[in-house]
Amino acid sequence: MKQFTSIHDVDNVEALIEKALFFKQNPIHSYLGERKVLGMVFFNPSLRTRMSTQKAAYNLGMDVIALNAGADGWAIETKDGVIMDGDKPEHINEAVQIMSSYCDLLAVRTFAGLQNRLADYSEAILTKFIQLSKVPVLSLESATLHPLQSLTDMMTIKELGIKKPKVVLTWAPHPKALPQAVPNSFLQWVTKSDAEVVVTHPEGYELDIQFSQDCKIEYDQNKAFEGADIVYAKNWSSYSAYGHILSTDRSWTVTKEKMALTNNASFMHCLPLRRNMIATDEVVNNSVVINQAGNRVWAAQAVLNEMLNYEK
Ligand SMILES: CCC[C@H](NC(=O)CCC(=O)O)C(=O)O
Ligand SMILES: NC(=O)OP(=O)(O)O
Repeated sequence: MKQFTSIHDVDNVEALIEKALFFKQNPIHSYLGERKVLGMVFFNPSLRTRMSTQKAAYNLGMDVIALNAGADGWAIETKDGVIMDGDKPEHINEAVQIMSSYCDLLAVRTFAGLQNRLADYSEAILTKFIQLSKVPVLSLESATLHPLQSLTDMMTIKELGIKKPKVVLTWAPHPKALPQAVPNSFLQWVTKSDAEVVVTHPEGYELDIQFSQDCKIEYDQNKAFEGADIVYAKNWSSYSAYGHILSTDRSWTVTKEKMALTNNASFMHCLPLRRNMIATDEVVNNSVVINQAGNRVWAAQAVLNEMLNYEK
């Protein structure tokens, strides 16, 4: 696997999920990564992605160098042709070439700016990393996708062992404008499985058709929840009114009463989760989100293993 930025970089999704499940049972399986360095660059905060990917690298014998651009690392100018007289001393052209000369694999988190849909959906910054890096690139969530989270989600769904599950992706209210990366990515992966997929959200929150084309859109959340085996909640800002919050309607918060409409569904969320906005305490406390977050290590380990094998 030369790069891991979306499902399209994966030759065999089922095999990758099985590999992640294998590593969960056999964490220290090989030192394939011995004497290799994983570089991780964060343009945005993280808890799970940073710690789980670092743990996964250690399980494979790798060393890790992590950098928070603009915090412990210089702020990085990502636009070309600008006069750099502002608050960004480092240009991405030098930064990526140099970082990739220090590392064997380069991972980057670069969220959507939510200002310019064309720039975000062209994945301008991730593309620059791929073009400039001398080593394979791994996405830690880009402007439009979060592949490590989606592989984790599919592994977690596999563990639930439900044949042809009804999976509902539900929008939920949030005080900030959030990217569409997690829902886009979840739909990209889950619609390739045997699941029946329904996405439910208020009008105006339709996701890019390239991700939602293979699922049913239901504007009535209660109707969507009927008979669901899995409820995956997430907030996202509007794609059509790009980056805008069109609703903070708390009637979309997932409650025990809504979960009672389902077929005893498992509640999933990528975290971090705004309690009593996305879902009530009771729903979160009786969910699978901790196992789901724990699976991030094994998903990352399966991907790093594939990328190191490619390198060999
Ligand atoms: C894995 C999720 C990362 C990110 N989440 C947030 O930015 C949440 C921030 C907040 O709740 O203030 C997102 O929605 O893409
Ligand atoms: N789910 C996820 O990616 O969490 P972090 O933003 O904490 O890495």
